[in-house]
Amino acid sequence: MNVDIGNALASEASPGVSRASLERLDEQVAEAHERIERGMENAEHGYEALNLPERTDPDEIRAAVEPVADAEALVTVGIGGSSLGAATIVDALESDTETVFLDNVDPDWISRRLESLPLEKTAINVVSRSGTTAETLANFLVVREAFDSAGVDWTERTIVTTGDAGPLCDLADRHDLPSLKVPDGVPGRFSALSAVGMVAAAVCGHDLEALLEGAAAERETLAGSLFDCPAYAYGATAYALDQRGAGTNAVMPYAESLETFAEWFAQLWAESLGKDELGQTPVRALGVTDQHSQLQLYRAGPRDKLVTFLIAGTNEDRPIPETQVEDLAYLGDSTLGDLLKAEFEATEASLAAAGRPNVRLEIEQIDEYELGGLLYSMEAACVLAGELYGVNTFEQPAVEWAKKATRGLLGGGEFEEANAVAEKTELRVER
Ligand SMILES: O=P(O)(O)OC[C@H]1O[C@H](O)[C@H](O)[C@@H](O)[C@@H]1O
Repeated sequence: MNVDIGNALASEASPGVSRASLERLDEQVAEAHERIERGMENAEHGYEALNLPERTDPDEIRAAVEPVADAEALVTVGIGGSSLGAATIVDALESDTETVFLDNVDPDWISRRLESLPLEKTAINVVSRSGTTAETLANFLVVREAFDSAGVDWTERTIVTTGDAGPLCDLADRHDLPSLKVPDGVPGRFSALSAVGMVAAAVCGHDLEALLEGAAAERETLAGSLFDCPAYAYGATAYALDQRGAGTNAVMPYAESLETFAEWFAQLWAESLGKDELGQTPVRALGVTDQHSQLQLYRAGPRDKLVTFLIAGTNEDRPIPETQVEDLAYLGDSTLGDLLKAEFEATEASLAAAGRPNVRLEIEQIDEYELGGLLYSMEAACVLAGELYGVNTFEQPAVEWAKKATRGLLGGGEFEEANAVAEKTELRVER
């Protein structure tokens, strides 16, 4: 991955960061890098995620999915970090396997998704690091029941990825299901390059080695200066921009297949950095679609945003057919790829001309190698940003509160958080 931070410089944008400030910040980057390397060396919680390119064993993952090698569809049951990494990988890459991610408990939606699947040719991928997440466990029970009702033995078609203990681990043991371990020390949102993200990739027939090799190549770029390391250049620039008022980071890939990447990034950035009243709010956008929806705000609204573009070489192009309509004739000389590129360049320039900070992330094409590198780089950028903010990047205590309240409401134990639901202040306006 390459990064271009030119349009985030104070000479070009407001807010922006001056070259001199970046050089001062680079001293903190050097210290943070030492801390990160130490954490990786000692396999400390969280930092261990950056060791995944060497730790993950593709053969083990392929062996676990062997029993479902005939699958025409894959339903992944997981949420947050146990779903978004896998979804990012399989949505980005071409495959004949139909993939469904059950990461919500909307009953209508779940029923429709299950009805559309050929269950006798469908594999189930259940993922939960803790093995206790209510949404995931509930959805798994619903999926099992659907298989039972269709007369398909779900125990023959299920792969479990979870921690060392917990209800999901017990269930896998009880039914002797093929199971893989969420690696120790790796929080869910940093686990895309482990079994958590790669079981789905394996079922879809993607090149697991290339994903890890791309990540390993980015690991080699981690260095004590943001000017030598694209991942750190991005993390440090986003942090510096936030410090100067860009509290929102709108991530805008220019590829339909990378839309899920923006969702994955949003969890990574929000859960890792959003603590101690600090953090930058990630916003999901998509080029070119959102040029016609959000761009007005980005260019002319409050100066509180960084726009992060992600561009990739297109794998396949398609000419725009010629037409006799005079005003449209110019399109006939171009391809859709040319149009996409021109729209990106025009949008980037339009923000720059209005002095709005933006950063460009570039990958060569959308394939396993580049994708592995992109995911790894963003994780490293996030870990660096966490060091600069001085927050605990690898915890998410604020998420636990609502989890406990939900459990209390459903009679899953005594949780005082559940009382807050009854104590809600109302000021209703009714029709
Ligand atoms: O993998 P699980 O334990 O099921 O957790 C799934 C997700 O749920 C939680 O609420 C956390 O905030 C996320 O970081 C996590 O990725």
